[in-house]
Amino acid sequence: MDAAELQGEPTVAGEVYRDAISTAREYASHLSTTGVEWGLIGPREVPRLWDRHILNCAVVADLVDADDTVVDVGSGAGLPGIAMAIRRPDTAFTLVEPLARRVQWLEMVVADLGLHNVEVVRARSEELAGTRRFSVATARAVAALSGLVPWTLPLLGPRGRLLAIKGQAAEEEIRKAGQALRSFGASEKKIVTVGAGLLEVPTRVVEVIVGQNGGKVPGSLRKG
Ligand SMILES: C[S@@+](CC[C@H](N)C(=O)[O-])C[C@H]1O[C@@H](n2cnc3c(N)ncnc32)[C@H](O)[C@@H]1O
Repeated sequence: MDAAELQGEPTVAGEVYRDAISTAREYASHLSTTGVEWGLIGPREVPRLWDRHILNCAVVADLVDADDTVVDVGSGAGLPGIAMAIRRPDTAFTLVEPLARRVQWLEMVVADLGLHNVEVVRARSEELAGTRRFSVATARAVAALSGLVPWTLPLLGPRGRLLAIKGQAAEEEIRKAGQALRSFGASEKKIVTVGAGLLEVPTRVVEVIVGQNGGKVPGSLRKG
């Protein structure tokens, strides 16, 4: 067993991150030290940081193109935003998080890792509607799909995509979000699996694509 494995880093981490593995290790180190001290990650998560958190988020970067602009809503400890941004240094990521302490931690980590492709914005995602537009929105463990759709689809430009990391409940969440998907301009929805052949448990993502005019804000909710 080498030094990396002793730190709980699976061999496959090198395959996922390739040239960026040393930055990914710095991120893992932050999560297991300052992340726990600042209360962003529970101490019980530390032994499974790579498998359960970093790698299962990192593989979602396979669904993103270099010229995409990505907003990660409810980024918390940078999941999936930072885990993806390390793999995609040419893609712009915006991490949106309302809690001041989390924002402060994210800013510190982004600076320490030298991630020039990442900005951190303190806001609730719904506050950004009408002010910013992105081509991709990501989210993990923020809300059920029926709640995420109103927060994220108005942030998406033409043919923009929501990538929501979901587990076994994905089908049920899609069913329950039917009305919201129609109201906020979704034109397609599907479940995509990423990381098969690399991860023991591949990541399930609900992908929602909006129409040519971008995500809609239903008339009754429009400001002014
Ligand atoms: C359970 S944490 C998940 C954090 C991270 N995505 C992860 O998977 O570890 C949910 C995060 O969503 C944030 N949040 C809650 N409501 C939000 C909103 N309206 N807009 C943006 N973020 C929100 C919370 O502050 C919190 O950091």
